[in-house]
Amino acid sequence: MNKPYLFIFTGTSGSGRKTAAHKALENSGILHIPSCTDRPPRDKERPDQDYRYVSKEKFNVLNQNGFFTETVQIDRHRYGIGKRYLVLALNAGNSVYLVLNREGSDTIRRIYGERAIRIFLYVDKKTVSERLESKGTSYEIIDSYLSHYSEEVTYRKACEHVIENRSLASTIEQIKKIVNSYLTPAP
Ligand SMILES: Nc1nc2c(ncn2[C@@H]2O[C@H](COP(=O)(O)OP(=O)(O)O)[C@@H](O)[C@H]2O)c(=O)[nH]1
Ligand SMILES: Nc1ncnc2c1ncn2[C@@H]1O[C@H](COP(=O)(O)OP(=O)(O)O)[C@@H](O)[C@H]1O
Repeated sequence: MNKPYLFIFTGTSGSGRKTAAHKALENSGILHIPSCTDRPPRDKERPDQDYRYVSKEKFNVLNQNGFFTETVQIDRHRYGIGKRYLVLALNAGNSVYLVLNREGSDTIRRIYGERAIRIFLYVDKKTVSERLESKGTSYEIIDSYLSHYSEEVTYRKACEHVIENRSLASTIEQIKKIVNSYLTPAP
């Protein structure tokens, strides 16, 4: 039997990690482990789909109680992966996927070694702005994404796989191929 894997979607913010990962892996049996965050939900975000939203007070209490495998602060907000969700899924033999920035990806790779597969998605800055503007995303959020672009984009060199997300259909196909290459036993 294959050991469970942790597929980590990382890369530049706004590159399409959540969209592509969910579409590629829906009905795959690979479980999404959503992060907890103390930031409020944005327009069109569905609770418990991309994030579990908690108050700042609750996040602090959970953190003090050792609830998280790892946490990160980005701008004014905190994010973390609940240890319990991850361990339960892995112990049941399920592979999982996570969407993390570079610090979180490094931490998970350090803990899980070669079971943690980092898939790095990117598009150029202009494309990020154009896509988000066309969806009506606020300038504040677009600016925040672009301000982290340079520090995130260099992380691609550390990752096991790199995809430029031009066409969503092609990105989804590439993700499926990568994931299957780990899950399908060699003949
Ligand atoms: N280390 C770490 N990073 C996270 C976690 N959850 C989300 N992130 C990353 O933190 C950043 C959050 O940015 P934000 O603008 O709030 O959300 P986005 O719309 O999902 O990109 C993104 O790069 C996420 O991939 C987590 O639990 N741990
Ligand atoms: N290949 C693509 N072509 C056009 N738009 C895309 C593509 N991939 C993702 N998007 C759009 O880009 C925006 C950002 O995607 P999202 O998945 O939220 O990025 P991330 O999780 O990396 O921050 C979304 O509005 C999404 O629909």
